[in-house]
Amino acid sequence: MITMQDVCKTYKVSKRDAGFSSAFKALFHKEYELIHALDGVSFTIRDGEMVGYIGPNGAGKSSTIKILSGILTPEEGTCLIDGLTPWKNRIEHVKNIGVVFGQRTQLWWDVPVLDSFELLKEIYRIDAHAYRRNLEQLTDMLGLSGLLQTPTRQLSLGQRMRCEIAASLLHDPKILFLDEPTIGLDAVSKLAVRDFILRLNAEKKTTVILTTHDMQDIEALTSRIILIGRGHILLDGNLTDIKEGFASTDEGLASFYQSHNL
Ligand SMILES: Nc1ncnc2c1ncn2[C@@H]1O[C@H](COP(=O)(O)OP(=O)(O)OP(=O)(O)O)[C@@H](O)[C@H]1O
Repeated sequence: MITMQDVCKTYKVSKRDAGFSSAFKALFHKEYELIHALDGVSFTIRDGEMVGYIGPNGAGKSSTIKILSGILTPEEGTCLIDGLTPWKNRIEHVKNIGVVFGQRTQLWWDVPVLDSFELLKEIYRIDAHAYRRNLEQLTDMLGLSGLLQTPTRQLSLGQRMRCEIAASLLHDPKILFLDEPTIGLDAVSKLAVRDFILRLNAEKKTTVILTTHDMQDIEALTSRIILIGRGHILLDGNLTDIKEGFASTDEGLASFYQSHNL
């Protein structure tokens, strides 16, 4: 079970105008601006649920995922995932979660994918039997057999994404956070990733929290959406709440964003 209660996250960023004189002034007098990325965020996600966490650019989705995965510490609020606070119980917590950031890689760039997997085996202290079983299953489900000996930098985006997903699941986590996992993928690769996520959730009952701007991802994968805008949860419900009365989910979503000045 995942519960977030009144979580606030503020970034402090230095502020200066463009130009040489502003850069010079900033050496002596720094001005800061506060960005309230999350402003009282609360939700609950049950074991085995699949949830789409959506919102416009800059809404606070990645900040939420980073807090849930223990990378960021909020200033206020509580978050419990299976009884653990992610940023306080990091070592125990990371055993329970897998994280995929579509725009970043957790694989070592210059070495074959399998070498990265072996390193992750050591980092997560996965026992040899479980590692072999998981590697076989993931290789089969994600079609990785021809890719394991290839250095990451030689993979196409779609091939790399399948390897990233496998890397995040080698230690058999109960929860998977996916931050834009289909970004930049072609239609075939998108379908492969979606099919895999559906199978994982159905067969292993893995809890999945998915952020994406691709409404087809959401339509294919989940009916529950949590919608965030300017750091506030604006809707926790069903995709049909957004789509109703519109020709497409994208149109419904655009209208929702406009009506909330997002
Ligand atoms: N490290 C940081 N330092 C300063 N500001 C940040 C930082 N990370 C995020 N922000 C700001 O916090 C707000 C929320 O950003 P966040 O990345 O969580 O949004 P998002 O919903 O994931 O956006 P996107 O869909 O564009 O990826 C934005 O205004 C962003 O500029």
